[in-house]
Amino acid sequence: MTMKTYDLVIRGGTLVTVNGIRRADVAVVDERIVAISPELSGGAQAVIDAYNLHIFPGVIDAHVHFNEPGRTFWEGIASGSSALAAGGATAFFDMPLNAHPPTIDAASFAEKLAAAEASSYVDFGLWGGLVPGNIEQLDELAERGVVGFKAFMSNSGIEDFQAVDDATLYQGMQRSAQLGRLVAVHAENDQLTAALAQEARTQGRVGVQDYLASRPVVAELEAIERAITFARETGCALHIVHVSSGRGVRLVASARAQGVDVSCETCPHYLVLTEEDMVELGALAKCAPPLRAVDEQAALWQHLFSGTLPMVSSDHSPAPFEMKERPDFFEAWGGISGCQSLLALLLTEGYHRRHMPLSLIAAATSEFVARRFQLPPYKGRLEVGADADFALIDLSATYQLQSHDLFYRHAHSPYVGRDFRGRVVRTLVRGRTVFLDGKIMGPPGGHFLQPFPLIPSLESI
Ligand SMILES: NC(=O)NC(NC(N)=O)C(=O)[O-]
Ligand SMILES: [Zn+2]
Ligand SMILES: [Zn+2]
Repeated sequence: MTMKTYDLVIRGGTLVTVNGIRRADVAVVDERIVAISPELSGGAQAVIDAYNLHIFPGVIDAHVHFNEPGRTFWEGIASGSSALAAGGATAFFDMPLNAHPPTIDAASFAEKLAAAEASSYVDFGLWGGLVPGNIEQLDELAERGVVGFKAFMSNSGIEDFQAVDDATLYQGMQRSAQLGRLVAVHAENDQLTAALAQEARTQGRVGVQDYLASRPVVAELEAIERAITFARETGCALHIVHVSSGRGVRLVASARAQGVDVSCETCPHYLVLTEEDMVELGALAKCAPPLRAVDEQAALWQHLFSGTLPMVSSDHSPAPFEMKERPDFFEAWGGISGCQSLLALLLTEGYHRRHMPLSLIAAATSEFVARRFQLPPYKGRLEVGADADFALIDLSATYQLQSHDLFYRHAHSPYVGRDFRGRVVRTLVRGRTVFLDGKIMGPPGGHFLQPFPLIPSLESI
């Protein structure tokens, strides 16, 4: 009788799944999980001792800006995906901006895909853009496997990625519904925020508080409602990115309860920082929508606990630090560097501080993401048949984040100097270790992920 030989066995870890946690060995053959059992017998070419570790499904970060091609000096896929691997992520979806060219047609998609295939350490999906003038190009993007189409309802801060007007959003959603792809929106009312910003700046009021006052919660609420109205009418699946307020989440939840196909995400910065942190940290913590007051933050945690807020993504939007040093706060780059800390923040502030169940953290960072964006059924799960994508976590390890821990091209983040509890020890993508004990393990070998089932190619119809 021949003993079974596995490529890899991870022994004794505590598995964190959406259905609860349990201790088990995990066996891997050909990049997939082939057995999960308390005591696996059989040989293995490699064994990882995980007796004191928790095994999470690898984080799938649905919202990052790696800015390649074209603005690689802001981040780049090699450094961005390294930071993700160090943070326990095994896949990401890159936004269509701030790469140059932005990902808005077949040619720019091909450039982005080639760049990611050449240098990503983890698996990846790609968002296409919906901008004024590119509705004719949505078909070719869908055919090439974009996750969906991202639109800005307010100024993106990037010249070559214009905000949608209502007609573009409406018609783009009509087309997306036909293509079976969802539309994701940055939801802030542009007229309102632009006018308030303009008024403040002409009066010379250009500080942090003035920026905060120019982007009130109502700007987010109105845009979310408008996007939902269009989604209801067109039958398009809708995703609201980076919701900053509890009231915003409530709008999404009640539309969903009425049958609208709409979901939302929030980001770690809305959960762990408030507008006071923006005043204190300055442009390091500048983002749009901006950080909010503590009551909105408390509401976000409640929604996360109850499941009405099902997803957390980083909205990692990095830039050279010089772009944040502006006397006029409106001119400083808006975007927070944070993808490396996504899981660690949820462990520290969610699990340890607020007793958030680990299963819920796995759902919000992996399982729900895979399901909502129709990844193949072997992604986002810790079960037999799934890809061997794992984050191995020492839940009790404590540390203070230092800038030299960061793999970002520009090693700044509002979380530097913060105390963490729960450390990523090792990250595996399809059974291959990509991060171990503070180091990235090459070479880059990320695979392109497309929504499933695939849209039939136009030629094949
Ligand atoms: N151009 C950007 O990267 N913008 C991003 N910036 C933020 N959120 O501050 C975003 O997602 O809107
Ligand atoms: Zn945005
Ligand atoms: Zn973003």
